[in-house]
Amino acid sequence: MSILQLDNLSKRYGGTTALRGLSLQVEAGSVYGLLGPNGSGKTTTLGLALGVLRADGGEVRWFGQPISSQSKRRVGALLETPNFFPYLSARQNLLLAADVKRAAPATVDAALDLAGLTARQHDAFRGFSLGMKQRLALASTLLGSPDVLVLDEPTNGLDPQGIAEVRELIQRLAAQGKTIIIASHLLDEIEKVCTHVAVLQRGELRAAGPVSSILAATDRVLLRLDADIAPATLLHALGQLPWVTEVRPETGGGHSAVLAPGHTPAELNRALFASGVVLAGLEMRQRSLEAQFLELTK
Ligand SMILES: Nc1ncnc2c1ncn2[C@@H]1O[C@H](COP(=O)(O)OP(=O)(O)OP(=O)(O)O)[C@@H](O)[C@H]1O
Repeated sequence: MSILQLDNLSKRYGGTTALRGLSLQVEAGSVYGLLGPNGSGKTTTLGLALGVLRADGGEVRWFGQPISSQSKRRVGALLETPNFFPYLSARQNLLLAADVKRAAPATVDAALDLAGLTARQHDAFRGFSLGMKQRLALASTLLGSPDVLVLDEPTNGLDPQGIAEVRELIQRLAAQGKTIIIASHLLDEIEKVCTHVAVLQRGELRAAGPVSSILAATDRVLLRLDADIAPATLLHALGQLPWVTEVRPETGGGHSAVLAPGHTPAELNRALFASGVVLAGLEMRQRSLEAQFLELTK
Protein backbone atom coordinates (compact mmCIF):
# COMPACT_ATOMS: atom_id res chain seq x y z
CA MET A 1 0.00 0.00 0.00
CA SER A 2 1.21 3.48 -0.80
CA ILE A 3 1.67 5.49 2.38
CA LEU A 4 2.86 8.73 0.80
CA GLN A 5 2.79 9.78 -2.79
CA LEU A 6 4.33 13.01 -4.02
CA ASP A 7 3.44 13.94 -7.59
CA ASN A 8 5.37 16.58 -9.47
CA LEU A 9 5.83 18.80 -6.40
CA SER A 10 7.36 22.22 -6.94
CA LYS A 11 8.25 24.94 -4.49
CA ARG A 12 9.87 28.34 -4.90
CA TYR A 13 10.96 30.77 -2.22
CA GLY A 14 11.07 34.14 -4.01
CA GLY A 15 13.70 33.67 -6.70
CA THR A 16 14.95 30.33 -5.33
CA THR A 17 13.54 27.12 -6.72
CA ALA A 18 13.73 24.69 -3.79
CA LEU A 19 11.93 21.78 -5.50
CA ARG A 20 11.44 21.06 -9.17
CA GLY A 21 8.80 18.48 -10.11
CA LEU A 22 9.56 15.97 -7.38
CA SER A 23 7.68 12.66 -7.55
CA LEU A 24 8.19 9.74 -5.25
CA GLN A 25 6.24 7.02 -3.52
CA VAL A 26 6.74 5.58 -0.06
CA GLU A 27 5.36 2.09 0.52
CA ALA A 28 4.07 0.72 3.83
CA GLY A 29 6.74 -0.71 6.10
CA SER A 30 9.65 0.95 4.33
CA VAL A 31 12.29 3.15 5.90
CA TYR A 32 12.58 5.79 3.23
CA GLY A 33 15.62 8.04 3.17
CA LEU A 34 15.70 11.45 1.52
CA LEU A 35 19.38 11.93 0.89
CA GLY A 36 20.93 15.15 -0.31
CA PRO A 37 23.49 17.78 0.54
CA ASN A 38 22.50 20.91 2.45
CA GLY A 39 20.04 23.03 0.52
CA SER A 40 18.95 20.19 -1.80
CA GLY A 41 15.31 20.48 -0.72
CA LYS A 42 14.88 17.75 1.90
CA THR A 43 13.29 19.90 4.59
CA THR A 44 11.10 21.58 1.99
CA THR A 45 9.94 18.15 0.79
CA LEU A 46 9.02 17.09 4.33
CA GLY A 47 7.30 20.45 5.00
CA LEU A 48 5.18 20.07 1.85
CA ALA A 49 4.41 16.43 2.61
CA LEU A 50 3.25 17.35 6.10
CA GLY A 51 1.19 20.28 4.87
CA VAL A 52 3.26 22.82 6.84
CA LEU A 53 4.33 24.43 3.56
CA ARG A 54 2.18 25.12 0.53
CA ALA A 55 3.37 23.76 -2.81
CA ASP A 56 3.47 25.90 -5.95
CA GLY A 57 2.48 22.85 -7.95
CA GLY A 58 1.92 19.14 -7.61
CA GLU A 59 0.08 16.87 -5.27
CA VAL A 60 0.57 15.17 -1.91
CA ARG A 61 -1.39 12.06 -1.04
CA TRP A 62 -1.29 10.20 2.25
CA PHE A 63 -2.80 6.73 2.35
CA GLY A 64 -4.16 7.38 -1.15
CA GLN A 65 -6.04 10.56 -0.14
CA PRO A 66 -5.29 14.29 -0.04
CA ILE A 67 -3.93 15.51 3.34
CA SER A 68 -6.66 15.68 5.98
CA SER A 69 -6.83 16.03 9.75
CA GLN A 70 -7.44 12.28 9.81
CA SER A 71 -4.29 11.47 7.87
CA LYS A 72 -2.30 13.94 10.00
CA ARG A 73 -3.21 11.97 13.12
CA ARG A 74 -1.57 8.89 11.62
CA VAL A 75 1.76 10.67 11.08
CA GLY A 76 4.22 11.64 13.82
CA ALA A 77 6.81 14.23 12.78
CA LEU A 78 10.09 15.51 14.13
CA LEU A 79 11.12 18.48 12.02
CA GLU A 80 13.00 20.40 14.67
CA THR A 81 14.05 19.58 18.22
CA PRO A 82 11.09 20.08 20.50
CA ASN A 83 11.52 22.30 23.55
CA PHE A 84 11.40 20.16 26.65
CA PHE A 85 11.33 21.62 30.14
CA PRO A 86 14.75 20.96 31.69
CA TYR A 87 13.53 20.56 35.28
CA LEU A 88 10.63 18.27 34.44
CA SER A 89 11.08 14.53 34.11
CA ALA A 90 10.91 12.66 30.81
CA ARG A 91 7.46 11.42 31.79
CA GLN A 92 6.16 14.85 32.76
CA ASN A 93 7.45 16.33 29.53
CA LEU A 94 5.73 13.63 27.49
CA LEU A 95 2.48 14.03 29.43
CA LEU A 96 2.52 17.73 28.54
CA ALA A 97 3.28 16.92 24.91
CA ALA A 98 0.45 14.35 24.88
CA ASP A 99 -1.89 17.01 26.22
CA VAL A 100 -0.92 19.45 23.46
CA LYS A 101 -1.39 16.75 20.83
CA ARG A 102 -4.58 15.50 22.43
CA ALA A 103 -3.06 12.03 22.52
CA ALA A 104 -4.25 9.63 25.22
CA PRO A 105 -1.98 9.81 28.31
CA ALA A 106 -1.76 6.02 28.14
CA THR A 107 0.36 6.32 24.97
CA VAL A 108 3.10 7.96 27.09
CA ASP A 109 4.00 4.59 28.63
CA ALA A 110 4.24 2.91 25.24
CA ALA A 111 6.35 5.78 23.89
CA LEU A 112 8.74 5.67 26.87
CA ASP A 113 9.03 1.94 26.49
CA LEU A 114 9.77 2.06 22.75
CA ALA A 115 12.34 4.80 23.27
CA GLY A 116 14.01 2.71 25.98
CA LEU A 117 13.42 5.41 28.60
CA THR A 118 11.10 3.63 31.02
CA ALA A 119 13.81 3.17 33.63
CA ARG A 120 14.74 6.88 33.44
CA GLN A 121 11.21 8.27 33.07
CA HIS A 122 11.26 10.06 36.44
CA ASP A 123 14.66 11.69 35.92
CA ALA A 124 14.88 15.34 34.97
CA PHE A 125 15.42 16.06 31.27
CA ARG A 126 18.42 18.32 32.00
CA GLY A 127 20.50 15.35 33.22
CA PHE A 128 19.97 13.36 30.02
CA SER A 129 22.73 12.58 27.52
CA LEU A 130 22.32 13.96 23.98
CA GLY A 131 21.18 10.55 22.77
CA MET A 132 18.56 10.28 25.52
CA LYS A 133 17.29 13.78 24.75
CA GLN A 134 16.85 12.86 21.12
CA ARG A 135 15.22 9.55 22.06
CA LEU A 136 12.76 11.55 24.13
CA ALA A 137 12.11 13.77 21.10
CA LEU A 138 11.42 10.60 19.10
CA ALA A 139 9.20 9.32 21.91
CA SER A 140 7.13 12.49 21.61
CA THR A 141 6.50 11.72 17.92
CA LEU A 142 5.19 8.31 19.02
CA LEU A 143 2.43 9.79 21.16
CA GLY A 144 -0.93 8.82 19.73
CA SER A 145 0.67 5.71 18.12
CA PRO A 146 1.11 7.03 14.56
CA ASP A 147 1.66 4.52 11.73
CA VAL A 148 4.23 6.76 10.06
CA LEU A 149 7.15 8.78 11.38
CA VAL A 150 8.73 11.68 9.51
CA LEU A 151 12.15 12.65 10.86
CA ASP A 152 14.36 15.51 9.67
CA GLU A 153 18.06 14.82 10.32
CA PRO A 154 17.34 12.74 13.44
CA THR A 155 21.00 12.32 14.44
CA ASN A 156 22.13 15.89 13.80
CA GLY A 157 24.33 17.27 16.56
CA LEU A 158 24.63 13.95 18.41
CA ASP A 159 27.86 12.34 19.59
CA PRO A 160 28.70 8.85 18.26
CA GLN A 161 27.01 7.18 21.23
CA GLY A 162 23.86 9.25 20.70
CA ILE A 163 23.90 8.50 16.97
CA ALA A 164 24.08 4.77 17.71
CA GLU A 165 21.20 4.99 20.22
CA VAL A 166 18.95 6.89 17.84
CA ARG A 167 19.74 4.54 14.95
CA GLU A 168 18.91 1.55 17.09
CA LEU A 169 15.63 3.15 18.07
CA ILE A 170 14.76 3.84 14.44
CA GLN A 171 15.54 0.22 13.59
CA ARG A 172 13.37 -0.94 16.48
CA LEU A 173 10.47 1.20 15.29
CA ALA A 174 10.89 -0.10 11.74
CA ALA A 175 10.87 -3.68 13.05
CA GLN A 176 7.51 -2.89 14.65
CA GLY A 177 6.12 -2.18 11.22
CA LYS A 178 6.15 1.63 11.30
CA THR A 179 6.82 3.35 8.03
CA ILE A 180 9.61 5.86 8.54
CA ILE A 181 10.69 8.73 6.33
CA ILE A 182 14.07 10.24 7.17
CA ALA A 183 15.80 13.26 5.65
CA SER A 184 19.55 13.12 6.02
CA HIS A 185 22.72 14.43 4.43
CA LEU A 186 24.60 11.42 5.86
CA LEU A 187 25.11 8.54 3.48
CA ASP A 188 26.14 6.32 6.27
CA GLU A 189 22.86 6.91 8.06
CA ILE A 190 20.78 6.11 5.00
CA GLU A 191 22.84 3.03 4.27
CA LYS A 192 22.50 1.75 7.85
CA VAL A 193 18.82 2.30 8.51
CA CYS A 194 16.94 2.76 5.24
CA THR A 195 15.35 0.24 2.91
CA HIS A 196 14.73 2.85 0.20
CA VAL A 197 16.39 6.07 -0.79
CA ALA A 198 15.68 9.11 -2.94
CA VAL A 199 18.69 11.24 -3.77
CA LEU A 200 18.01 14.95 -4.16
CA GLN A 201 20.26 17.53 -5.70
CA ARG A 202 19.30 21.19 -6.03
CA GLY A 203 15.61 20.39 -5.71
CA GLU A 204 15.61 17.60 -8.28
CA LEU A 205 15.38 13.85 -7.88
CA ARG A 206 18.60 12.22 -9.06
CA ALA A 207 17.88 8.58 -8.17
CA ALA A 208 15.32 6.58 -6.21
CA GLY A 209 14.77 2.98 -5.30
CA PRO A 210 15.64 0.24 -2.83
CA VAL A 211 18.98 1.01 -1.14
CA SER A 212 20.28 -2.37 -2.30
CA SER A 213 19.51 -1.74 -5.96
CA ILE A 214 20.99 1.76 -5.87
CA LEU A 215 24.10 0.18 -4.40
CA ALA A 216 24.04 -2.61 -6.92
CA ALA A 217 23.53 -0.25 -9.83
CA THR A 218 27.25 0.38 -10.11
CA ASP A 219 28.83 -2.76 -8.73
CA ARG A 220 32.53 -3.02 -9.31
CA VAL A 221 34.03 -6.48 -9.61
CA LEU A 222 37.64 -7.44 -9.09
CA LEU A 223 39.05 -9.92 -11.60
CA ARG A 224 42.16 -11.99 -11.05
CA LEU A 225 43.73 -13.94 -13.87
CA ASP A 226 45.47 -17.27 -14.00
CA ALA A 227 49.21 -16.61 -14.24
CA ASP A 228 49.41 -18.08 -17.75
CA ILE A 229 46.87 -15.67 -19.25
CA ALA A 230 48.13 -12.25 -20.38
CA PRO A 231 46.25 -9.20 -19.07
CA ALA A 232 45.92 -8.00 -22.66
CA THR A 233 43.75 -11.06 -23.39
CA LEU A 234 41.46 -10.12 -20.53
CA LEU A 235 41.29 -6.49 -21.63
CA HIS A 236 40.45 -7.54 -25.17
CA ALA A 237 37.69 -9.88 -23.95
CA LEU A 238 36.24 -7.20 -21.66
CA GLY A 239 36.30 -4.75 -24.56
CA GLN A 240 33.86 -7.04 -26.40
CA LEU A 241 31.27 -6.73 -23.61
CA PRO A 242 29.32 -3.45 -23.89
CA TRP A 243 27.88 -3.88 -20.38
CA VAL A 244 31.33 -3.84 -18.79
CA THR A 245 32.80 -0.37 -18.28
CA GLU A 246 35.46 1.48 -16.32
CA VAL A 247 38.04 -1.29 -16.56
CA ARG A 248 41.18 -0.42 -14.63
CA PRO A 249 44.21 -2.14 -13.14
CA GLU A 250 44.13 -2.45 -9.35
CA THR A 251 47.17 -1.63 -7.23
CA GLY A 252 46.86 -4.92 -5.33
CA GLY A 253 46.91 -6.88 -8.63
CA GLY A 254 44.20 -7.83 -11.12
CA HIS A 255 41.72 -5.56 -12.85
CA SER A 256 38.40 -4.20 -11.79
CA ALA A 257 35.37 -3.22 -13.84
CA VAL A 258 31.85 -1.91 -13.40
CA LEU A 259 28.88 -3.98 -14.55
CA ALA A 260 25.83 -2.23 -15.99
CA PRO A 261 22.60 -2.68 -13.99
CA GLY A 262 21.04 -6.10 -14.49
CA HIS A 263 24.33 -7.87 -15.25
CA THR A 264 25.87 -10.24 -12.73
CA PRO A 265 29.41 -11.39 -11.92
CA ALA A 266 28.36 -14.95 -12.87
CA GLU A 267 27.36 -13.70 -16.31
CA LEU A 268 30.73 -11.97 -16.64
CA ASN A 269 32.52 -15.14 -15.62
CA ARG A 270 30.62 -17.16 -18.26
CA ALA A 271 31.24 -14.56 -20.96
CA LEU A 272 34.98 -14.46 -20.22
CA PHE A 273 35.23 -18.25 -20.08
CA ALA A 274 33.46 -18.46 -23.45
CA SER A 275 36.15 -16.22 -24.92
CA GLY A 276 38.93 -18.33 -23.45
CA VAL A 277 39.74 -16.27 -20.37
CA VAL A 278 39.85 -18.36 -17.20
CA LEU A 279 39.66 -16.32 -14.02
CA ALA A 280 41.52 -17.30 -10.88
CA GLY A 281 39.29 -15.03 -8.86
CA LEU A 282 36.16 -12.93 -9.21
CA GLU A 283 35.23 -10.75 -6.31
CA MET A 284 32.41 -8.29 -5.76
CA ARG A 285 33.63 -4.88 -4.75
CA GLN A 286 30.71 -2.55 -4.30
CA ARG A 287 31.56 1.05 -4.50
CA SER A 288 30.64 2.80 -1.32
CA LEU A 289 27.40 4.71 -1.35
CA GLU A 290 29.55 7.71 -0.64
CA ALA A 291 31.38 7.43 -3.95
CA GLN A 292 28.05 7.05 -5.72
CA PHE A 293 26.51 9.90 -3.82
CA LEU A 294 29.40 12.17 -4.71
CA GLU A 295 29.03 11.14 -8.32
CA LEU A 296 25.26 11.60 -8.30
CA THR A 297 25.44 15.06 -6.81
CA LYS A 298 28.67 16.42 -8.31
N1 LIG B 1 12.10 30.01 4.07
C1 LIG B 1 12.95 30.06 3.05
N2 LIG B 1 13.15 31.22 2.38
C2 LIG B 1 13.98 31.28 1.32
N3 LIG B 1 14.69 30.22 0.84
C3 LIG B 1 14.54 29.04 1.49
C4 LIG B 1 13.67 28.91 2.62
N4 LIG B 1 13.74 27.61 3.04
C5 LIG B 1 14.59 26.99 2.21
N5 LIG B 1 15.09 27.84 1.28
C6 LIG B 1 16.02 27.50 0.18
O1 LIG B 1 15.48 26.39 -0.52
C7 LIG B 1 16.48 25.44 -0.87
C8 LIG B 1 16.16 24.09 -0.25
O2 LIG B 1 16.24 24.20 1.17
P1 LIG B 1 15.89 23.00 2.18
O3 LIG B 1 16.01 23.55 3.57
O4 LIG B 1 14.62 22.38 1.77
O5 LIG B 1 17.07 22.00 1.88
P2 LIG B 1 17.66 20.85 2.79
O6 LIG B 1 18.10 19.81 1.84
O7 LIG B 1 16.70 20.48 3.85
O8 LIG B 1 18.93 21.53 3.42
P3 LIG B 1 19.36 21.66 4.94
O9 LIG B 1 19.80 20.30 5.34
O10 LIG B 1 20.47 22.66 4.87
O11 LIG B 1 18.14 22.17 5.67
C9 LIG B 1 17.78 26.07 -0.38
O12 LIG B 1 18.37 26.75 -1.45
C10 LIG B 1 17.36 27.02 0.71
O13 LIG B 1 18.27 28.08 0.82
